[in-house]
Amino acid sequence: MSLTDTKQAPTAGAATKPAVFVDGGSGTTGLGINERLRLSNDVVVKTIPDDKRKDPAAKKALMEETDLVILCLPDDAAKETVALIDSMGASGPKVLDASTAYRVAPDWAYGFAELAPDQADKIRAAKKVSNPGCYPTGAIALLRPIVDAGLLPPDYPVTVNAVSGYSGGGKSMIASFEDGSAPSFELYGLGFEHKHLPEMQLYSKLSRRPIFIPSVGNYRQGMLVSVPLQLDTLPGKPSGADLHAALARRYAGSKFVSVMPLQNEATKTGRLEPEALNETNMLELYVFASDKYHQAVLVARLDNLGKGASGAAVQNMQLMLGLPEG
Ligand SMILES: NC(=O)C1=CN([C@@H]2O[C@H](COP(=O)(O)OP(=O)(O)OC[C@H]3O[C@@H](n4cnc5c(N)ncnc54)[C@H](OP(=O)(O)O)[C@@H]3O)[C@@H](O)[C@H]2O)C=CC1
Ligand SMILES: CC(=O)N[C@@H](CCC(=O)OP(=O)(O)O)C(=O)O
Repeated sequence: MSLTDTKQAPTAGAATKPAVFVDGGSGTTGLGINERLRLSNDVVVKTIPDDKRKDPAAKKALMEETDLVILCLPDDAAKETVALIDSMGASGPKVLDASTAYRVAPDWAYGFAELAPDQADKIRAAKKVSNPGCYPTGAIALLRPIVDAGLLPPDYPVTVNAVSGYSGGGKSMIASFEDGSAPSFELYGLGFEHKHLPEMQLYSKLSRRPIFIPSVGNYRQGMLVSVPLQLDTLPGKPSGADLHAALARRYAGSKFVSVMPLQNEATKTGRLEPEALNETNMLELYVFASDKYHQAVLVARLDNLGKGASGAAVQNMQLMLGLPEG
């Protein structure tokens, strides 16, 4: 069987489409990417026979004819594929890594296109891009604009609380929730060492390590990330409206990030659920604020498998290959 089987029916002009290989394509993130690629039909997807999917020689042969490789692997396996790509020199494909392995590596571009005005161009120009973690996508989206605006000092003692659906833990966590052996809700990360902390701190431009308390609930996908702030401890004592204005300025015109109006159904009821953006690449940012108590909670809502993983990966792929975004 050929190593270069394509998944899509050949169409006129298919020869000019860029070739993409999803390494780890049968895992949770990989399946989400493959499904999105199937629907968009902008690229030719190269596939590897199942019995060869962990065979480095077979991967290397496939990558010789690939423009971009998307890694949806555990960190150690991702590093092995990156070593293969490095061994190919300048003729090797571009690489987009969904694992945690290179998120703070200085020679990789960070794949959160909305991070700063020039970030999408950095992703377009890069040969190596790391796809952000789901929780950092929410936390950085909330924190970076208010640090850049001078409203939040970099050494402020930030706390980030979050809840994820169980698909965030990949195949093994999905199995434990679906066979009933997992608890219905759990805090974790209580050892202060969650793997997302370095990228959260670096790209939010915080000089003090935040406290990050994630949790996982008995539902498949969808995520809320929240940052509580005592506004009268911040320089200049900003209001909720000031924080909202800084977020709105940063994301004005953004296709995938929406800053929700200060008054909306959620701020009226004081409630927000995590699943509303499932199967999309959208990220919603909310400012809940009390002028009476000088308190605010910033909240990001996203699909951990959408803008938190597979959706963001397809967005980055489109930037890296010069394809239309959408
Ligand atoms: N799930 C999520 O919400 C998110 C996940 N990520 C990251 O994406 C990566 C993938 O995670 P996820 O999809 O959840 O994990 P899964 O466990 O669902 O899938 C991982 C896949 O990788 C395969 N695999 C393992 N080793 C190799 C190898 N050497 N060569 C080829 N395939 C291999 C596994 O196959 P097998 O089971 O047969 O070993 C499995 O199909 C991880 O680094 C994860 O941290 C990032 C953002 C969000
Ligand atoms: C619910 C759950 O377990 N979530 C995962 C994070 C998912 C993710 O984003 O993983 P990456 O770091 O590879 O991007 C966790 O906390 O480890």
